[in-house]
Amino acid sequence: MVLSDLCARLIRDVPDYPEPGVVFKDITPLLVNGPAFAAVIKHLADIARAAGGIDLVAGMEARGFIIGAPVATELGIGFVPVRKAGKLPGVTMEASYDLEYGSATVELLPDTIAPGSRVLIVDDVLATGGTAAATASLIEQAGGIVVGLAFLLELTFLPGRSRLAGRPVDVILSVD
Ligand SMILES: O=P(O)(O)OC[C@H]1O[C@H](OP(=O)(O)OP(=O)(O)O)[C@H](O)[C@@H]1O
Ligand SMILES: Nc1ncnc2[nH]cnc12
Repeated sequence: MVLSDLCARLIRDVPDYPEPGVVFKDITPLLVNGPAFAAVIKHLADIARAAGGIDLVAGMEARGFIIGAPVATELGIGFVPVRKAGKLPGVTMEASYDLEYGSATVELLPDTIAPGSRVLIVDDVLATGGTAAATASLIEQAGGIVVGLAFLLELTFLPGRSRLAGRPVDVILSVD
């Protein structure tokens, strides 16, 4: 089966979660399906290989950790955790943003990214783009080069892609 079709079957719509009016895309059924999860990781790693010369994968807490860390392992490179506020020790860089439900702040330890490092950002969902744009901005402020962003799922009725300022974006599945 085509990977996008498999993902579509294994991502569950949860209406009115976490707040009324939001249709939450729950990736849990996909995560518990070993072959499907492995195929997603392999596909995202292949995107990185095609981009070439990636030094680091960055992923955003929490679902970006689930998807991004195995992609880094598959590529044999390091993983940079971008965490929600207050979780990283020491001096951090931070960026705040709004998303479909509420607002958040993400943080990065700047010394995790050597100047000039080529970084692929990986997350499960691209929705408003707030999380991804904040993450890209932090990585670039830290001296990294955002080579691209790769997502399992894009919600195309939201303006996420347009907030990423022309950086290359790959997705496995788009839904409208
Ligand atoms: O494009 P956006 O509108 O920014 O939305 C996408 C983000 O929302 C979700 O994370 P969430 O903040 O819900 O945290 P979680 O991963 O801990 O569930 C998702 O994992 C993305 O990181
Ligand atoms: N509708 C949605 N479903 C799952 N994750 C999300 N992150 C932002 N919007 C989301």
